[in-house]
Amino acid sequence: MRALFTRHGDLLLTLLALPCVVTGWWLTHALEHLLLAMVGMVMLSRLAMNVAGKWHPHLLKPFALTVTAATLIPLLALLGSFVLPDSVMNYGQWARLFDHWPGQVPFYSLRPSILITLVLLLLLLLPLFPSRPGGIAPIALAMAAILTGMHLIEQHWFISLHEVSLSTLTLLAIGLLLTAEAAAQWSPHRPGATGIALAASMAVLLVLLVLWHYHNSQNIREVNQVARTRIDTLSERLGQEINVSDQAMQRFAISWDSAGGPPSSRAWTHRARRLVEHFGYMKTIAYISRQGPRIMHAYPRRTNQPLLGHHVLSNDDDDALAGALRGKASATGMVNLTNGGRGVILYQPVRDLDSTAIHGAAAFVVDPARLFATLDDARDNHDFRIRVMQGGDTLYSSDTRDTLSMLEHCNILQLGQSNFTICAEASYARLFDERSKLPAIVLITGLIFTWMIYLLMYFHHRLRRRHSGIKDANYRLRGEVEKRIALHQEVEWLAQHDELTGLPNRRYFSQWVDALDASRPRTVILLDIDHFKQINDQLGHPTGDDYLKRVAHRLQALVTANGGLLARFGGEEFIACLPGVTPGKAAEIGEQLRHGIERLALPRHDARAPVTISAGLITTRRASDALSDLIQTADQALYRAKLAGRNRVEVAGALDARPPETQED
Ligand SMILES: Nc1nc2c(ncn2[C@@H]2O[C@H](COP(=O)(O)OP(=O)(O)OP(=O)(O)O)[C@@H](O)[C@H]2O)c(=O)[nH]1
Repeated sequence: MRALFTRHGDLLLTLLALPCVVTGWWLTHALEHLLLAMVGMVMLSRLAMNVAGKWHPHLLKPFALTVTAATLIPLLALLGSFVLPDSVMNYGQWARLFDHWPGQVPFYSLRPSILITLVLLLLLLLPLFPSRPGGIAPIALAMAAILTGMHLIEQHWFISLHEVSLSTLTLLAIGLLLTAEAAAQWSPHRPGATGIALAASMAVLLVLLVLWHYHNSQNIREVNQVARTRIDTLSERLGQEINVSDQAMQRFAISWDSAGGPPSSRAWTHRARRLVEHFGYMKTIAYISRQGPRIMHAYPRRTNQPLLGHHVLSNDDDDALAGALRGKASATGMVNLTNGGRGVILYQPVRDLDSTAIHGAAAFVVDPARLFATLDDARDNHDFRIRVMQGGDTLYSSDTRDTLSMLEHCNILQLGQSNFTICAEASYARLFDERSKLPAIVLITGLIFTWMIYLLMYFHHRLRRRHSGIKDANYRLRGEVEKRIALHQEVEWLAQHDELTGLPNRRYFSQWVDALDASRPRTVILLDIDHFKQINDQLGHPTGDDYLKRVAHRLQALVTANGGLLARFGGEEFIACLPGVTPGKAAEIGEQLRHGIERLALPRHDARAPVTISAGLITTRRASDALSDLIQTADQALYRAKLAGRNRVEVAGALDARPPETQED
């Protein structure tokens, strides 16, 4: 089971996303269907690439690439809708592209957020990277995970204008695809540590997302401001309109002052018609006589005929009417009208010209819904919905076919004794048009920049690792070569020296002598430690070895000082060659050597005298004299020295009884 998961974990996790997408389609709102379809396509494409890569590349690769391309096109279109300037493709054109999407849901409500669109793009494209388990993919995966996280933060904590929120099932499907990608990338043999490059580029990405968020919310605020400005303008215009109509009503009431009595029905109809025709929202203008008080005239007469002559009994408007009959302009709140409907009644006193006596009141029935409707030009462009409310009732609502954003701004407006709430809600279409493309462009450019930072650092890191690998190998190689050279030198040295005393051996000695200038005289001296066998036997071999070394050291110092070479000849025997030395000088050096050892004062086995040496010496000037002959002659001289009692130097003049110079002749 574990092996199966290790080998096919990514495939299994991708497959698990399938039930989430299918169930999500049935359970989530139609607004989320485009997003779910995209998630499903990405999942299918990854599945196909996975299966093709593992089992049938030849058969399935073309199919997988076709699915990928088919998914890539709508995803790129969605991304384009965030970044392409309106001059290239405006909102209407984008909306038409997605017009045929089932469910009649407008494009801006269907569209996934830019963050999720980017996540889906990354998840779609990741399987295409050839160096997938290598260095390039981890940054894309990390980016996708962080962008998803950022979307969730935006969704839960910040205002989004018209982006689809992720439902749990959609989020689960995206989470599974991310995990599948992580499983695909995970490998125990992954090359190099990418940690530093990843951490650095993620830090850049986080800064970028904070910047993007700042820009985005700034833009949303600006768009928000559009709705606020709209409602402010509308409220101002309404205020002005109410003022104008108020002044018109005052003038109308005053116009009866010179009439010298209550207005006639004809005159009332004549003047009231002009006012009603001018202010379309005035439903009725009635004259209420003080006696009764009762309704004497009303325009339009046709709809108000049943009211004529009626006592005004309504409790609601008692106060307002009483105020007017006392000479004070007043108004009701929103009241139920006797002949049906609702409205606000504004009263103006009607007086005599001469006396200030009030003989009645002019009642203006205003239909607020009509008042607001005359001002609201939003009906034509569907950009905003204007609503007028009082208490819990909506008195007026402009029609808009578009889905509205949650951005709503309201003002309070007074008409008569009533407060009305007037609100403007911007449509998504309007907000979509208002939104700047800049934050999205900054985000995408930043992502590319982050990616490049990662690549630079990653390849720099890899090159450095390779370089240090080569350096290590070089270093090891150099160490090996040095070791071998040392070994070789040791072997060479051993081939030419004696290990115990460190002196040159016979071979080296022969080569050295052969290389000498043949025209110069040379002396060969054979030296032998006296009674060495007894020393060895009685003082022990280690002491014997020690004596050998000390004798060798002293002899070498003396011979070298005279320009010669000393070698170990074998056992306790040494041989020296002194070039360019006269026979007299040679005999003298021979004596120096003998004395030198004596002066070492090495205790002998019998402790009666110090260790001594005997030497046989031969000097020749003849180039033809072979070294072996010279050695033999010196050996004979040595033999004579031993016979003569040891601790002495015997010069081999007896070889041919002639001095070397004479022999040469
Ligand atoms: N400790 C030690 N002894 C050595 C080494 N090489 C040779 N010998 C000994 O040197 C001794 C040489 O003895 P002999 O050739 O009989 O000569 P000798 O005892 O010096 O007597 P004379 O030469 O006649 O004075 C032998 O006992 C060897 O074992 C060595 O490298 N180390």
